[in-house]
Amino acid sequence: MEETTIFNGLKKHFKFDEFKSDLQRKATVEICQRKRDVFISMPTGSGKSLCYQLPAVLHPGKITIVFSPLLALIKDQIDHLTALKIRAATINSKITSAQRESVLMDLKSTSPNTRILYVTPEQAATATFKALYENLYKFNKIAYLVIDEAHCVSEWGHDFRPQYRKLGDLRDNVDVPCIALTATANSDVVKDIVASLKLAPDYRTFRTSCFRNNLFYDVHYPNLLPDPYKHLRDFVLDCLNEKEEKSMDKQRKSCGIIYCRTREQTELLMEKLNQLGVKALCYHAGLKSDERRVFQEQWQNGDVPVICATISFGMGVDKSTVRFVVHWGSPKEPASFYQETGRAGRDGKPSKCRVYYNRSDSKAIEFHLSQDYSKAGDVEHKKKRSERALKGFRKILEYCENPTECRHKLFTDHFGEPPPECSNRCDFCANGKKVRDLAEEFLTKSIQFNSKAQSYSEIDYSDMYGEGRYGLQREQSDYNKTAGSDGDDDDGAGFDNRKALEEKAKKATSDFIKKQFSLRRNQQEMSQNTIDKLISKHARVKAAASSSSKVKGLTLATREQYVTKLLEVLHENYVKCQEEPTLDRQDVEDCSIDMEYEIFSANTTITMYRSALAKTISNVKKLTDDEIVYEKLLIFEPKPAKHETLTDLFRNLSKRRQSQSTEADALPGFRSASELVDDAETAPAFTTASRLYADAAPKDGEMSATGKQRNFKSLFGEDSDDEGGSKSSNSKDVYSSKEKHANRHNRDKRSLSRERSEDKKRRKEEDCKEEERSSPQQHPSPSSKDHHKRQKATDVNVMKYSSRPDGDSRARKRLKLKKSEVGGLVVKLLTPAYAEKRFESRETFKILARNISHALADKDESEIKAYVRKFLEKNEEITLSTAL
Ligand SMILES: Nc1ncnc2c1ncn2[C@@H]1O[C@H](COP(=O)(O)OP(=O)(O)OP(=O)(O)O)[C@@H](O)[C@H]1O
Repeated sequence: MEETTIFNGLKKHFKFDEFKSDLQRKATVEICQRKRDVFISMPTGSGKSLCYQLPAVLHPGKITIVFSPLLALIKDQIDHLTALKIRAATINSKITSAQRESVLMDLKSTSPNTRILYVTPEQAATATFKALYENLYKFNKIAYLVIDEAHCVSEWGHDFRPQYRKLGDLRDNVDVPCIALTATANSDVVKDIVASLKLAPDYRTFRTSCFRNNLFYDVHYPNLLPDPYKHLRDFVLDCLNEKEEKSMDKQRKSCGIIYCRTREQTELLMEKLNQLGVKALCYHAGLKSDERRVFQEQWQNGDVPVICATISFGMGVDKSTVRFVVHWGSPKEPASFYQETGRAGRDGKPSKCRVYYNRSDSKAIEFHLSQDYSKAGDVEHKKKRSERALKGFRKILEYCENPTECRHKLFTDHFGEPPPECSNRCDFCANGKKVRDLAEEFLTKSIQFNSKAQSYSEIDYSDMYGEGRYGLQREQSDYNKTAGSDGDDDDGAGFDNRKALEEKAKKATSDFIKKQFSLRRNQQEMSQNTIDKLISKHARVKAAASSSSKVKGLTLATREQYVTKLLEVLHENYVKCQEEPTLDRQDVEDCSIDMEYEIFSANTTITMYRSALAKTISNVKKLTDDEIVYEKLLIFEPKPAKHETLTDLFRNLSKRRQSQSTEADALPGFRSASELVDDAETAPAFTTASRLYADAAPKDGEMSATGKQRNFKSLFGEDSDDEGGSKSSNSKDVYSSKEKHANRHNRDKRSLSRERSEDKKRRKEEDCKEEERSSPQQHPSPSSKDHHKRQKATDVNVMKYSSRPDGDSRARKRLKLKKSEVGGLVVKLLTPAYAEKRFESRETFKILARNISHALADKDESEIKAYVRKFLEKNEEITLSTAL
């Protein structure tokens, strides 16, 4: 056939002045010759359909049979061709029997008018079709056999749509050119398609790079965003450019698709976007078919610009003004990701493809896919398919979690093409460092702050990707059912034996549940190499690099998660049980790191490691229930700052302030350290009894030499630089000395706390014994829960009781204070008087406090209080001689 004939046909039938690309032209010309089989792999939106539609029209009297996966797709194509006055038909039961008869009559006539007949692979297996096919071939009326979306042969043909793979049988002993079209096939899939469709060895391939230079790809992480929904809203509004397009015809206005993993997500996002002022609809298999149709039409017509959908939406959607495609959650694998994002910018204008990536979701999907792999057993093709799916998904994980190269390279690699010339058409090429930093921050946060490793059994897989393959199958089935089509084909072959597939799906689910527990551990450790590599940079654990070499199978991520878990329980323990906390969260974290390391060092197998940690965690929890501070926290020495960064500086300063203010809060008349910094005119900053007794008062400097701070310092009884001259110190020295001071101060408090905690334990034991003595029959088992409850209640009563001055000996005994506690109490009681400037000097205050403490060392709290009160009542002004 002459090229001019073809060119004229393009103008006449399709109203195009030229081919969309040279490749489209070449492929069309080759197909028109009807000499060879043809394989076309061109990007989405590149105009593949025309490559067979134009040749079909240019062979009058012959029919082109097109196998297409979905009835929706078929309907779109027929509508499109009908609008161009090209006769196209289908024979599914969606049409009336009269229409059907008319189609069949035409097809069987000597010179049929129908140019293109669309069928699904399942229809192709029916007796009706087979008879028709034989008849058409017998009378040399078949121009081409076309397999649209040919990747389905490989992706679906192996499993739930086996009829796809049987299409090759139609070619046995039949000399008709076969055209296979796809946008998404890598070399493995191509091989599979070629073999399955039995393409002749001399078949011709027309292939262009899959690189779409009008699409901008990027990834965002909701867990790093203050409000992910608002972020999405802003992105959508930016893409829609509504202001500029206000007066535009609605069909030509910008629009977008948001792909979600589950039906619930589609509805939730629709709701959120509407609340945030963006008109949106949803689309998923759970909607009635009428609703789905109406929603799709509203979106297609431009009435509503955004559609939130499961991945079932879009095959065959040919809307050229899609300005963005968002994946809310991870895409499934490169090919479908490419296909889905390929719906953007089909008019060639710049458009955006964004993933909002969430790690917990993706781990669940990875787990789910790996189940498929495990379940495939020895069935080779299933194994291969599930392996491919898993591999594909891991590429997506890398894409999202570990960006190291151009985003478009995901696709060019997948389809076996050389790297594209991106020219900043993705976030990585635009600013690689920023992207890498963000990904690292995301990963670190996800791992460290997500210790509650989600049990995958809790995840509802039934809705994964709109229910995965089964969901897609059901959507198709549903569509067919409501449309009354293939499934009800008069030959009864139906849509691939729906019932059997439903059974299969049910069985698969139950197998999955049974197996998951035994497999879970392996799965949790999957793809950890990548994760480990990434987080090792940010790892908190000690000896991070030797994690798996020291304990086989132990990953860095697992260790990090244990540290987080330990931190969680220890922090709770400390906050709940420590009355006067001196450690801050960072200290507790450091303590968790030490504890984990101790266990890591002491255990050689992962089982031992896990069980030691589980035991420790459970111990801590138990102590928390008993309101006892975990011992390691009491003896924990806060670590000096590794680097003297400003953050460390503030952290330690605020820690000191916190500990001082904690104490001050407990002491009436005391002001917090931070208040003192702000206004040092008022109170003394004696902080602990032991400091009071420390004759060699610490000679700390302060962070800066402001007047207020100097005053504050002098109140601490420090021989400050100001007093001794005007020695200036650099901030580093000041900081270390201050650190030392803080550490000593904290140590004092810790020893006090330790004593208190031990006291508490002792009291509990005594209490327990005493109660047992008094009514042993009432406490059958000291370890029973009831007993613990009673014990707690008793403690509370004792505390209440002990605050009364006339408490009995038992309560009084418990109120007896340690030496250091006596000192603290005396300081606390004297402080208001000091603040009122009733003491002759600071020295007088110290001497008096020391003397009273010594004198009342064996007295209980109420006696000390009474004594100090009386002393202060008697002595309005306290001089050195009074104190002595
Ligand atoms: N020669 C041409 N000139 C202008 N527009 C064209 C030409 N050929 C096809 N188109 C238009 O390009 C758009 C995409 O075409 P088509 O749907 O065939 O793409 P495709 O490659 O099959 O995409 P997909 O793989 O997503 O189905 C359609 O709107 C079609 O009308």
